[in-house]
Amino acid sequence: MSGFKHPSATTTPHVVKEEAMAEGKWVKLERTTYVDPAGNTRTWESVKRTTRQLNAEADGVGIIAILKRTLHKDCIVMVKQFRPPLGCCSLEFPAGLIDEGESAEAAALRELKEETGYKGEVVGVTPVTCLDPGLSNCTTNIVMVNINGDDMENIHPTQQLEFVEVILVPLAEFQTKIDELLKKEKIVVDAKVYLFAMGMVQAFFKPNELPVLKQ
Ligand SMILES: Nc1nc(=O)[nH]c2c1ncn2[C@H]1C[C@H](O)[C@@H](COP(=O)(O)OP(=O)(O)O)O1
Repeated sequence: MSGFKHPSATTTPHVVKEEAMAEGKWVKLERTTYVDPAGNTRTWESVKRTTRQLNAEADGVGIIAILKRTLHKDCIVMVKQFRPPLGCCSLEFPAGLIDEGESAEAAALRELKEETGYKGEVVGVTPVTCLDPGLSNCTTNIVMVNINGDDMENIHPTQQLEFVEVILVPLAEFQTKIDELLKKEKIVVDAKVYLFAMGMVQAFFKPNELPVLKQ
């Protein structure tokens, strides 16, 4: 904790009530009444998923899957699909909602298999992370997965979702290849993917350089 307190802060901010404004099958819109750090009562328009499981910490999982094959460069498994809210395709890590009673690890392996056909092995899970906190309470665990591409099951993977295109992107050229894909067609890249790409560049090519803009 930084211990930072805004000069006008007099109270601990908190939510007072949440009122339904509209609800569909998958999402709902709420008016959130809250007290801000200066002690003022305000409202906020919040979007929530209706599908969040009782006691579940995260709505879904995102999967950073590395495909490892003999005599091939390691590749990150990406998916391209039409996203109705965007009105065009997005480039994302495989992802999906967590089912009732399911762990983040199990959801990640299930979604990876459904969307890409690959069978993976979980090697790490992040804490719960928020996705767009000024709009929504949506959260995700990012799950790191290794895929043994030499395994018979992974030589000719068969997806269960026909409208999801699987794109393999070499890890060492991740940002360059993504930039090329974005130049070729109208497609929006997920922020998590692009930040991962920038992190890879930093780690591969400038490991000792501080990532700051210099005047
Ligand atoms: N906001 C949504 N609107 C819908 O009309 N349908 C939605 C929304 N969110 C999820 N879904 C549906 C679409 C799929 O049939 C299921 C499961 O989605 P899942 O594969 O787990 O997640 P994504 O890959 O992120 O679509 O839910």
